[in-house]
Amino acid sequence: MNPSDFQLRPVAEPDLDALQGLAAGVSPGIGSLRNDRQLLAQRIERSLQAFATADDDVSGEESYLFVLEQQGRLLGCSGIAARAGYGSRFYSYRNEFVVATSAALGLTQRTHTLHLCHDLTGATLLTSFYIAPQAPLEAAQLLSRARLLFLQLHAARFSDRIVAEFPGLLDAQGHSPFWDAVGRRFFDMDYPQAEAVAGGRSKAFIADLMPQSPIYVPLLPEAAQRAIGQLHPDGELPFDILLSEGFDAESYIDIFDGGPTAEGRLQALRSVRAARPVGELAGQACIACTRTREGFRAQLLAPGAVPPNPDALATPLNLEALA
Ligand SMILES: NC(=[NH2+])NCCC[C@H](N)C(=O)O
Repeated sequence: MNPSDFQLRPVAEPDLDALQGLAAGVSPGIGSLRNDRQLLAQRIERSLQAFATADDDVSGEESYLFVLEQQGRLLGCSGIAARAGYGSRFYSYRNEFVVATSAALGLTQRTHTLHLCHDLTGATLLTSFYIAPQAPLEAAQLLSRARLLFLQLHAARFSDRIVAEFPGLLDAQGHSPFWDAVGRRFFDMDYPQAEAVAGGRSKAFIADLMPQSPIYVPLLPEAAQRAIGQLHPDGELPFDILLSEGFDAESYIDIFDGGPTAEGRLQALRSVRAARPVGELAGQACIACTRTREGFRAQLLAPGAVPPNPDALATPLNLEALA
């Protein structure tokens, strides 16, 4: 593998066929990339608009989509939504622990509860991560982390709070134990159907139909309890990349499938803290990107490689190697 073969850039109109090819590889109910040609064409359109919008004109509605290519072949994509739940609300369950004490019995009970909340509304959302299974790990790093450099370079357009939702555990039949115990009681539909209705976007029907009072976790069936905060195997790679950046996944879960939601502060992320002008990182493998917005490009540089663009911003590929 030649690291410089991998290039990340904003999605463009001619990518539609290849993008649909990628979306066909995504298991149903996983992630925010859907195999729907019309939706994908709209996403490309929205992304072109987002990259073209001047700093003074951003609203928070912008949704950016990047693609990773290897010598002209599309290998993956990843996205950023400037503000989660733009124009409406963004829903999550927040983990809270209620402590009850009985002096008479000498007992203290700590009970896990889930609270429907809008805490993450307005945060910047990392979306649509998908990479072909045969792609090397470094390519996945480039695909996920170049977004963080983009956020850093154009920070005024984004929130300082960065969030990503990950798919929850499904059983062998594709049923979500968490959905079956919670959402299904109120929506009266199967998990895949609910996903299709939600279309990966906030919908008022969530507020209309979900129960507003906290859920006491011990009252849920065992399988649903076990699924809380559990990751679907398809989410492992992108989840691990964000956790090593310093994202935290303790506080929030997905309201449908109970999957973990990761959150972090941009300035505290390791790639961001380690970012330098490319010249200062010449001795090590790194992820380097242009400072431009519309013509954004990012790539991997081998140790000692001559950066094609001396003005690039770079971050070490292997954060463990950081002094
Ligand atoms: N797996 C899912 N689609 N869950 C629904 C996510 C909803 C999202 N947090 C929102 O409020 O828009």
